[in-house]
Amino acid sequence: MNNSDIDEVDENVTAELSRLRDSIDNIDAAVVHMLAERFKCTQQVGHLKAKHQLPPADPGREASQIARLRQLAENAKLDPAFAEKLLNFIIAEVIRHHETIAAGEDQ
Ligand SMILES: C=C(O[C@@H]1C=C(C(=O)O)C=C[C@H]1O)C(=O)O
Repeated sequence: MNNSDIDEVDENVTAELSRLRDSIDNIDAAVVHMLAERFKCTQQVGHLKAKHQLPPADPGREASQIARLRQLAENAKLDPAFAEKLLNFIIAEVIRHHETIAAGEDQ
């Protein structure tokens, strides 16, 4: 392998890295937009719950969501434990929002 071969490999690697990073950036943008839509829905749920004196958290609903998401993750060859951790992280933030709404700090 001479010097010009090395330059060529480097160019190919750079191009491949850049192509993959473009896709990663698109996926990250989609995740942000999807999360924003999810939080718009959960905010409405929070207001509905506050209006009807329902508790911010619903552990039964959470358990079925986790079971469903773990199965989806397994089918998609994503680590189910990671999927569960991610959902729990998001739900914890939603519950925090619902508590804020219920306390009337959201108006
Ligand atoms: C959105 C809700 O409130 C909470 C948040 C959930 C979620 O983010 O998916 C699920 C259950 C609740 O603990 C709900 O009850 O549906």
